[in-house]
Amino acid sequence: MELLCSGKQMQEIDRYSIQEMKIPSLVLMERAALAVRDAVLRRWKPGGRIVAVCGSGNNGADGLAAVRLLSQAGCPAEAILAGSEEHETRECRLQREILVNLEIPVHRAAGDAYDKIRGAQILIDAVFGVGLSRNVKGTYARMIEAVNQADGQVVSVDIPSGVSADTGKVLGCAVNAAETVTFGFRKLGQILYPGAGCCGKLTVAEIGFAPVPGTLSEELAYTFVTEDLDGLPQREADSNKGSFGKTAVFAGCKNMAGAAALCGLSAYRAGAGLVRLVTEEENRMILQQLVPEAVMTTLERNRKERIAEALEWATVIVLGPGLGRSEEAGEEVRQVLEYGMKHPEKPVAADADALNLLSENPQWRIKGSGNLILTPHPGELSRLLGRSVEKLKEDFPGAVRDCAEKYGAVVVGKDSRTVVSEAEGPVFVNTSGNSAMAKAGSGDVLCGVIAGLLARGVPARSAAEYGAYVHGLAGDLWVREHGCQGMTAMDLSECLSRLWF
Ligand SMILES: NC(=O)C1=CN([C@@H]2O[C@H](COP(=O)(O)OP(=O)(O)OC[C@H]3O[C@@H](n4cnc5c(N)ncnc54)[C@H](OP(=O)(O)O)[C@@H]3O)[C@@H](O)[C@H]2O)[C@@H](O)CC1
Ligand SMILES: Nc1ncnc2c1ncn2[C@@H]1O[C@H](COP(=O)(O)OP(=O)(O)O)[C@@H](O)[C@H]1O
Ligand SMILES: [K+]
Repeated sequence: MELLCSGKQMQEIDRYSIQEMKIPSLVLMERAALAVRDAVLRRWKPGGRIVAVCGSGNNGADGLAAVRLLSQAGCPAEAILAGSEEHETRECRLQREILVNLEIPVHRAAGDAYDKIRGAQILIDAVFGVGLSRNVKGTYARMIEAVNQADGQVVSVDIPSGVSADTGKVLGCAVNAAETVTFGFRKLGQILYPGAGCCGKLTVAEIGFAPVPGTLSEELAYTFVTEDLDGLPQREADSNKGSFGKTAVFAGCKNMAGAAALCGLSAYRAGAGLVRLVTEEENRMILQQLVPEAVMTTLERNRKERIAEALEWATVIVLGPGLGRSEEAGEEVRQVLEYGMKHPEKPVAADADALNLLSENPQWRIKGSGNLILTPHPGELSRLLGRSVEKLKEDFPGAVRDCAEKYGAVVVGKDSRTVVSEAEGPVFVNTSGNSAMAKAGSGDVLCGVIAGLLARGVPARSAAEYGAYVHGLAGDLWVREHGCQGMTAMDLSECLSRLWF
């Protein structure tokens, strides 16, 4: 597991290390600057000039210290001050004074500063770090634009200036870096888009922060690394299909068999022992061909009774893929959710049209008693929350958490970086996967993977997190072998069979 920080959490780790653990601020800063120096030296070619654009906070101070170290390493390096002296932090003033004492050039952000930026082989972006708190304007914005327009390679200190370390939002304008050297932990704003796209190659330098205090470490967001797959239950030798759950998939309205097939197959491929597709009679033939391993309940008559029987049979319930929004689908979703609320021992994963129907029917009081996972993409999340997609993308983890609070569920907010949250506690941010997965049907596969993990006995929250992670790994496996255009959702599902999890 890798911990991820917001900007404020990182500032708290700084404060704790310096004020409570008494690690000198300048020691941390020197190690940060050394890491930046090394990154720049790997790119620098003799004859090229290095220009650092520095703000007046400690990010700027890091940039000034890096200029000193590069100059001492024999490179022509100089600094441009984007901020004003009266706003300088103590460390920033000190680093500037050292440069002046050593007769290393320091310029104001005026006149020929822009020519210097244009002429640099390497630019060090040290305008703002994790302390950026509002939109960038004026000279700062002009400096950032000049850096982006220059031909030189940009190395950002800690985070590209202009990116919110909390949300990845671009606050007015932001640097597009070739490389970002960050300290201690990756920040949420470097993982979430658009910030993630501004970082270029992201390296994490260990600079000697104190261990995170327990109270704070429990609040930090996290992502998975490959070793975390060891946390999943192994398939016991002495088992049979009944050992791995009975998964009922309520999916596929008339002639919408694909979603049901992808979901059911993916549940098997994630380890489910027995899958029942509950669908319309019209889908029977095709589904028997696509998923011959599934048993089937069709709903041509006695709908309510047949749904009730399938619910009684199931230990895991999936609701929604390709279900449509008809009156019948509405009745079905209401019946299944009501049942789920009375049976918390049977987790319900609700996706797609089940989410749309849920947002259209606020009178269905589902909050509280059940064991519910909702898997909305941003459009569905927008409807569930009554908040525009644009607004919720400003703070995607916050929106996912709000949805979890509103519906009393584990929420899987699907996006290029899928976020899993409950009403309280830290969020999980998925870092596997790629844009080949931005295709119809990928979400049906995810829902199936989560169901398969639930059927193996993985608790709801973990099934949601591992589901997103494994789903992304399957997409990554495809792209490594075939490139990023040609994958279909069926290919994605097939890749699940080739992963160890
Ligand atoms: N020893 C340490 O502590 C270590 C710190 N480290 C480094 O410090 C960085 C954090 O430093 P930081 O906290 O000083 O904040 P930073 O990102 O430099 O900028 C904030 C400044 O900008 C200002 N400001 C904000 N928004 C603005 C806007 N839109 N437009 C204009 N101004 C704006 C804000 O002022 P204010 O909001 O108070 O007006 C503040 O003065 C961190 O990323 C890492 O690089 C590492 O070396 C490790 C050791
Ligand atoms: N650019 C991307 N990078 C990583 N994952 C992506 C990307 N685009 C989509 N995905 C993943 O693909 C899935 C798409 O789900 P969804 O939008 O519900 O598709 P559908 O409804 O067509 O099945 C989600 O799990 C999402 O996280
Ligand atoms: K920066």
